[in-house]
Amino acid sequence: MPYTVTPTHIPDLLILEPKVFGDARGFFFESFNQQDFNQATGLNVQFVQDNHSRSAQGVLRGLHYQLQQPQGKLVRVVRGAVFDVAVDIRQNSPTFGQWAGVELTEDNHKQVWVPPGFAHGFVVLSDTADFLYKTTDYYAPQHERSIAWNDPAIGITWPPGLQPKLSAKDQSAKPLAEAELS
Ligand SMILES: Cc1cn([C@H]2C[C@H](O)[C@@H](COP(=O)(O)OP(=O)(O)O[C@H]3O[C@@H](C)C(=O)[C@@H](O)[C@H]3O)O2)c(=O)[nH]c1=O
Repeated sequence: MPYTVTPTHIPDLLILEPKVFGDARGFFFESFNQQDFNQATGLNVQFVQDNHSRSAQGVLRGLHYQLQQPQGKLVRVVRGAVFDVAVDIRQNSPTFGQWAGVELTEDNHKQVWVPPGFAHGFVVLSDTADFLYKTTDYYAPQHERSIAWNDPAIGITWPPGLQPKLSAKDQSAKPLAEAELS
């Protein structure tokens, strides 16, 4: 199986590690293979958009979700390192309000499957980070919402001493208790 899948404590939120072939030239790996992804996850999703963002150290993007057209995301880092976080905001979920975080780096090649219905964000740990992700639905700015990264009710353990650089939108994000969820 070309992907090793590690479940998190939140059902459906998965960490995937592709098989990496290293040799004297460097490395090669299949960063996405639909058939292997389906087999490894038991899912049958179609990705419709690929995104690439670059951010400086301390930039925190999130926690984002779309009210309608919720996006499943397959996320990874190709340059630098980030701490990536997903929060279960599926209203009927037994793990509603819980979060999980994983460090994604250019060297560990880890990917996270963030299912639709989660809020997602990350903070950049390295000088710069290039963050790539596939989404199962299209960007819909009218449905986009942001939850506050530091909502104490969620209680994410961000890297110590973090003073994040946020977009204006993320600075005015609401806590989960005040967020529109449907
Ligand atoms: C996300 C996105 C943004 N944009 C545009 C809108 C805006 O002018 C510019 C920057 O957008 P944002 O500030 O929303 O970008 P950003 O803060 O990077 O938003 C992203 O954050 C991470 C954590 C996610 O999980 C993503 O789903 C997405 O919400 O890019 C698109 O055209 N398509 C897209 O899919």
